[in-house]
Amino acid sequence: MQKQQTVEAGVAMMKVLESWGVKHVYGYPGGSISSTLHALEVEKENITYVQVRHEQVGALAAVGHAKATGKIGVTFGSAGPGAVNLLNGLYDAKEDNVPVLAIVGQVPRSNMNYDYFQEFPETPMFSDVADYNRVVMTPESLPYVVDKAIREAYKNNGVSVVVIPNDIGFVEIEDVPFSSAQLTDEKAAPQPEATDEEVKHLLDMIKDAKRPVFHVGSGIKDNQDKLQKLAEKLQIPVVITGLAKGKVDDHFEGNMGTSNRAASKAADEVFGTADLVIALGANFPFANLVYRTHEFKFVQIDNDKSKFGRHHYLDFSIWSDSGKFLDKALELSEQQPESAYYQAAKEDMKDWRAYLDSLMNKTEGAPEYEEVYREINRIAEDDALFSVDVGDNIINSFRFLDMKRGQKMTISALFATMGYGLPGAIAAQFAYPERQVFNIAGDGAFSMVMQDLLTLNKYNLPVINVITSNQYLSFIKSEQDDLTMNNFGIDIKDAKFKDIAEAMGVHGIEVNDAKELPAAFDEAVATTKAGKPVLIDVNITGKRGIPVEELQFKMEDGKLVEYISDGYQLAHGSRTMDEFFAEYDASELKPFTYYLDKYGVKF
Ligand SMILES: CC(=O)OP(=O)(O)O
Repeated sequence: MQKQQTVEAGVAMMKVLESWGVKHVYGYPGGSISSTLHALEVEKENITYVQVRHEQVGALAAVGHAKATGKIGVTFGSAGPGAVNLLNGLYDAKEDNVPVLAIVGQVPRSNMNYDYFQEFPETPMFSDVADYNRVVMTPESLPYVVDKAIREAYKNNGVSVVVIPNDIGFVEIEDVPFSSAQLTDEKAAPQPEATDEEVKHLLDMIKDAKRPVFHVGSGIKDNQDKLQKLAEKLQIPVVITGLAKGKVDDHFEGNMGTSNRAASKAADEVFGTADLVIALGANFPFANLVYRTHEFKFVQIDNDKSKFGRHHYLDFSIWSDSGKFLDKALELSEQQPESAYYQAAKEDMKDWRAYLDSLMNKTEGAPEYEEVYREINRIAEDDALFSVDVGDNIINSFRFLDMKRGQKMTISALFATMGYGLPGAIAAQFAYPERQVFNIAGDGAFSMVMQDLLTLNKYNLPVINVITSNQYLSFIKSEQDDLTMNNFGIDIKDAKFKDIAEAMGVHGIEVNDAKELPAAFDEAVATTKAGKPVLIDVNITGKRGIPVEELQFKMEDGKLVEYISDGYQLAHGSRTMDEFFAEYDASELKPFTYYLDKYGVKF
């Protein structure tokens, strides 16, 4: 009988990863993951091991890869501390629904259950974050379990964990076709489709409503043109969730932007006055605040039935893929006459955009975040990728990043873990070496992961790091300010990030005056064009952006009144709308009620 070919189990696992199109694996070594490291060395021509400097960065980079590409991200860590460090990134994948595989080391089987060095039972720890969570028991099953883990991660849009006792990866096993990747052709899984009756019922509800609004999430996928057509046809303003930023054109005048705190004024005002909210593929973590401020009818359209009713009681629901719903709605609907509410909403948004533009124009004095965004917009290429860290930069990116269709922004949205920016940028640059990549981060978030500037240096990744430093956790400061408490625990020591960057082999630039900004950003472009990473540390002021979420509505003597929330007045003293706007250099902004009156919208 002919002797079977053999392969090391760890190498067989790598071949499975390769068959699924995995090109990069992010991680950090440890004794208990050596067989996986060995397999990565054997397969180094086909798969790149990216050595990050902290397992949390590796896990977040895997998440960043999945967010930027839609394909599975892969990370690894050793038993014990390495495994624990992965958790942060894995929770981010779970919360934002992206496929990630974590390969976790374990001590050799002969030492398991003897309270061996760094050994602990890892399965319970990952049981909440992972949908698929297995310990490999035999060398022969290693490639199978990894193949299954990838399939599960894609199916669940979530996390799979495979724990591998270290000895297993070194064992020679029969070399047979392990991967099922070839069985997963590019054909999309069948998607649920709205019926004619369902769409007709919704169109009747829209006819009965006076102030309908679409709330659109990342479930819109690449259907923005259809959405815009429908919004215009039915005269309905569109509010988006954070994950839909860039998926609905910033320049579409019916796009009101994001809502709640990280919001545009128009989005919050439209939500505050709507009588019908139609959520389309939207996950909204602030539903408990925003959806409960007044009575409205609520319709949810989602391709996942398990998501129905999670944000608001349902008046109606449609189980459908967003594209299929939009096709049917376009087919079955008629062009509506100009709606006064839609006109008022669009003008309110135009007003808001003009305000944002005016803020970005300052050219001297202490730099503010607005001018930083003006410069980012100026140098950003048409297909730039933005990895934005948690904090005020989320609010500011939603407001000031003027995204073009070919650009993409990724964030840690629901889990909102500080330190996402740099790992997300590392992964984006590896996935798209030809594209311009930004890491936009505050001083707090950046200093949680800044050791990985070394990774940019090691792999010559020409990422543009924009660090906004104000020696405060400003996002938290605003929350403390609104609670009438003293600011405590949120001042952070200033650091010379320019020098830190230089010491780690990354070109550093520091900006202390707005007039230095254009030259600094030009220098950043020149540096990255030469293939080198760069960091611009801008020492911004602690100025707070206008908290539009404080704008509220009530009926008084049969008339709609817009006012500043009681909570804000309690914390900051009572003020009129005019005083509130003046506080934030926004005297030219008009309340939404002005436009509602102008267009004769009745309540
Ligand atoms: C978390 C936080 O408050 O960060 P920033 O200072 O960037 O707003």
